Amino acid sequence: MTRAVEPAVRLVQVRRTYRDGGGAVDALGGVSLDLAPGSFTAIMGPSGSGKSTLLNCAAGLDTPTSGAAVIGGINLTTLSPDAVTRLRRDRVGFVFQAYNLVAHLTVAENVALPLTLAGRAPDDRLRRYLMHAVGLEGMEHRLPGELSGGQAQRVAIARALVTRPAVVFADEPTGALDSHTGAQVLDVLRTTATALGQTLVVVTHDAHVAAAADRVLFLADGRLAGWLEAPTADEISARMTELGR
Ligand SMILES: Nc1ncnc2c1ncn2[C@@H]1O[C@H](COP(=O)(O)OP(=O)(O)OP(=O)(O)O)[C@@H](O)[C@H]1O
Repeated sequence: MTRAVEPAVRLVQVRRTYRDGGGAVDALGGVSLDLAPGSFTAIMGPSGSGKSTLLNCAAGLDTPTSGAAVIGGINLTTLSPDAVTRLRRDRVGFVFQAYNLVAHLTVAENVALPLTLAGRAPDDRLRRYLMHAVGLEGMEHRLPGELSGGQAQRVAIARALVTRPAVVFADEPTGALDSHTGAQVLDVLRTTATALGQTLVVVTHDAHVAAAADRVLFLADGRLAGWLEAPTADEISARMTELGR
């Protein structure tokens, strides 16, 4: 008998409602999905369709109004806020559009920061591997202000992976970069996450970025509006046009 593999990320009927003056806005209107361990999923959809809200609920940065977000078999919605923070620290990595590096810390210190904050010993072998993998060897002592946008995002990627998280969430990781640099940065993220066996979830507006994924999920008006398996950029663009991006 084969045992079903536990999904790395599971959403069950996730709804997220925001108060809006007297009324309410359904940013997510009941989304269910399973993401397999080691998979790379891109999330696309028109502006305001709920992509960031979905990512934040899945990652424990936001709490669903109803439904469940499950990471590695653990239902975040049953945990205390402290326990969610610990689970996030131990199992989840983040990359944002704004790199969020600490300006007065060196590249090496920024990469090690999640371990320092968690009181965990630095893993020098992994740190050296990551600096090599993201192409920042020799820049360990620079400050963020001395880096290009692409280099800064590669520091943020190394920082997201240094705790060996099971799942890496990235919200528009290439949004602030020109398309050539963005493609390079995405390639670094994908290759490194694959080498470390991590599950990768990327929100993007860029069909070329999404075309690197195993599966592209489309959102419209806070609901899942379909998906494509290993699509080309042209197929993705055509679907986005149908959704009236
Ligand atoms: N803190 C908030 N308070 C009220 N409404 C919010 C809040 N955050 C998001 N929303 C609303 O929820 C909906 C979904 O927002 P979300 O940021 O998830 O969309 P998105 O698809 O990521 O958009 P974009 O592509 O423009 O970044 C939008 O209508 C947005 O205005």
